[in-house]
Amino acid sequence: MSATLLDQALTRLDDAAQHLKLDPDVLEKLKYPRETTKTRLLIRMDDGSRKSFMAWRCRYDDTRGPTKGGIRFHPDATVDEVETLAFWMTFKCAVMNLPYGGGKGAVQVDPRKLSKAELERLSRAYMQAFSGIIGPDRDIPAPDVYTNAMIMGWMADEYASIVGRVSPAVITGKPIALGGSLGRDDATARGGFYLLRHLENELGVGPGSRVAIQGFGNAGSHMARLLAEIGYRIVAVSDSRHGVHSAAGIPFDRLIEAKRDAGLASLVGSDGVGALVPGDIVGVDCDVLVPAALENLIHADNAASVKAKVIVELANGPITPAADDLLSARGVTVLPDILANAGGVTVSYFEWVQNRQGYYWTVAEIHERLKASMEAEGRAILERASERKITMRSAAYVHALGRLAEAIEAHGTQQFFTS
Ligand SMILES: NC(=O)c1ccc[n+]([C@@H]2O[C@H](COP(=O)([O-])OP(=O)(O)OC[C@H]3O[C@@H](n4cnc5c(N)ncnc54)[C@H](O)[C@@H]3O)[C@@H](O)[C@H]2O)c1
Repeated sequence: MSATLLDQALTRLDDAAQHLKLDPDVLEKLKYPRETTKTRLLIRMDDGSRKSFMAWRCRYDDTRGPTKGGIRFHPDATVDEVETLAFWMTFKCAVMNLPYGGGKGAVQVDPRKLSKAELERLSRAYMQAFSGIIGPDRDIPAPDVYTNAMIMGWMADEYASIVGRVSPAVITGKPIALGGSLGRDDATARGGFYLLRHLENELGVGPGSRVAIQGFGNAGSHMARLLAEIGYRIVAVSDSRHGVHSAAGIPFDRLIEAKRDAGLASLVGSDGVGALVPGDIVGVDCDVLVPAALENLIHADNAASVKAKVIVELANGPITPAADDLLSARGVTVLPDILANAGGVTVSYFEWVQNRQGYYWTVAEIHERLKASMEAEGRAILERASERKITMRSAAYVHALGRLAEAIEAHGTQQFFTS
């Protein structure tokens, strides 16, 4: 039987554990999800029929605080994927020293096939089904693939009617008018952007460097904008349907217009833009590769084709452990997901704090706090990696595991109870 996604993810935990002196309790606690709830959401479709969709919510570990993690709407969502994403969230929150554990949710659905009213009913049904698990001090969802601010707003509204009071801190990534935070929309990309900029000297990249981006949704399109604004050249972009490339670079405005109107493929043929099979983005000639779509983009069979010297993982889990080894042997630096895309959860944390204090920060304050956190944690991880001669990914896991272990051990260790 082939290894599950969670088995693969847990190899990172084993790897990190070798670098720390841990009580056995720590691994016993972290190698299984604490609870995963599964249900079928039954909603009324516009044609009068009823249709059901499989849905999950996983709370992986809550030692460091309430669980936190997005909700994904995707036709290929599985329980294995949800539990793995929740495991990654546990480590991501610890990397950033946020007072949260890790969680994640999903509905197995292609939201592009639903009407707007069906999408609203499905989103509200999700909150009805999981409102006993979710809560501002228990489990706090956010957007992920194919979910957005409006969906978070519907879910917050449903939660408010279930508990009988307005409770904006139950969910983050909401519209600004409903208690969302300024700066949450581009926070995932912005966090990766601040990290990359901070480490440019060490990584040997900077304005003028060529960038290829897989996925042109929230994370990917904002990253393209931020990098293009300071002079990086966007030489290739793909989404689930199409890919485009141009050695001279494609202006961001043209990319975003094409994505919104006629699709990325409408750019092909003008100004030296060529078509690209979406999967071929891995081997595009570039300096920085930014996976910003789904898991397992780079695996043992295509890792050798990577030409980039730096990979910024805005997506969760885009590189398999086997590919990681091949890339590191070739000297490719990977800024790992649990650090590089942690800007999203960090600004989600700011949103939760603002909701609870009822006092809202300016966008400049949000950016400043995010930048400070990304730079401090990124620098600490880079130093740990060079001290121990390990990859940035291993260093990030060691960094997070140290914090998780401290919290787990604070309840007493085997040695404490037997001495
Ligand atoms: N939104 C956040 O705050 C956030 C935070 C941390 C991590 N992430 C991660 O970033 C990644 C993208 O999330 P998002 O929020 O930008 O989602 P999104 O729904 O806004 O965008 C997803 C994009 O991926 C593209 N895509 C899907 N399948 C593809 C394929 N096979 N090849 C190429 N492109 C494909 C879609 O066309 C779309 O452009 C996910 O891994 C998600 O877990 C998101």
